[in-house]
Amino acid sequence: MEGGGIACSEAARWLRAQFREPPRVALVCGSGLGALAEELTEAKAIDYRDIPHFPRSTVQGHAGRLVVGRLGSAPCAVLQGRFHLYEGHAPSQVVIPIRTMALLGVHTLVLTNAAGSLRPELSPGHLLVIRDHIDLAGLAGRSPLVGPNDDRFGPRFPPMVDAYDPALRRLALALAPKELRARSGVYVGVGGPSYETPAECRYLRRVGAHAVGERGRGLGRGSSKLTQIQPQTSSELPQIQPQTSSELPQIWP
Ligand SMILES: O=P(O)(O)O[C@@H]1C[C@H](O)[C@@H](CO)O1
Ligand SMILES: Nc1nc2[nH]cnc2c(=O)[nH]1
Repeated sequence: MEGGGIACSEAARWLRAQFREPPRVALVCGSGLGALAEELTEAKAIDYRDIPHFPRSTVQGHAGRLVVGRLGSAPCAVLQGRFHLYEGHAPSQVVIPIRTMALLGVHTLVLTNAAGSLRPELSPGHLLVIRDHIDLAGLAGRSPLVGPNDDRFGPRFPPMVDAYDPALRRLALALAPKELRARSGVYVGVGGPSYETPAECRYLRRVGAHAVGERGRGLGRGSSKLTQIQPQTSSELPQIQPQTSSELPQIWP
């Protein structure tokens, strides 16, 4: 499977013929969050396997389906399932759905996922509105941006200040139901699929992360990412020793 611009152009051309109205907003559903598609009206669903060049979803809780309809008055696409490097996809394949959405005319992207907490204040069921990230795989050169640059998707050297749109972040924090205790923080993307050892959790906390998960990716401005803390994984995290947590910096601005 080809992962570059030609694949995305062909996928976008095929999809344009399927829908009366192209989406302007896209929501990517992480593990267990696919039910968001039920909010759409006038919905039409297409399996990823029917879309040219789309990778296949292999993870439980990721239906592998694109649903396009209206959310309120906005033409919206819900992607039920995202792709992870640990499934064996190349970085260039993982971004095919996002780049395809951009070519269809999507200007606002909301990414959601499930992650593990690295902080005692962040408990299962809480919501982290991501304000910045540490992309460990990308820092090591496993980035979808490696290789010839396709200027349709951004410049060769994309600035990463405000990678997540500040206005969308403020909106998410203001609108989140109180019981989710929504806060903004830093997400660290790792390769997976093994969860982190206690030493790795201590390391990731010390470099400034609040939550950890297998990375996903947006496209510059106009994107926002919401992480829901998953119960079983964070309960597997090591107990944070009192002396360690007192060394932690104050995290919530
Ligand atoms: O797609 P997301 O990031 O929501 O899924 C998370 C990460 C792994 O794929 C899975 C493991 O718990 O949950
Ligand atoms: N790497 C990682 N991914 C997750 N996805 C959900 N919880 C976790 C976690 O604790 N670690």
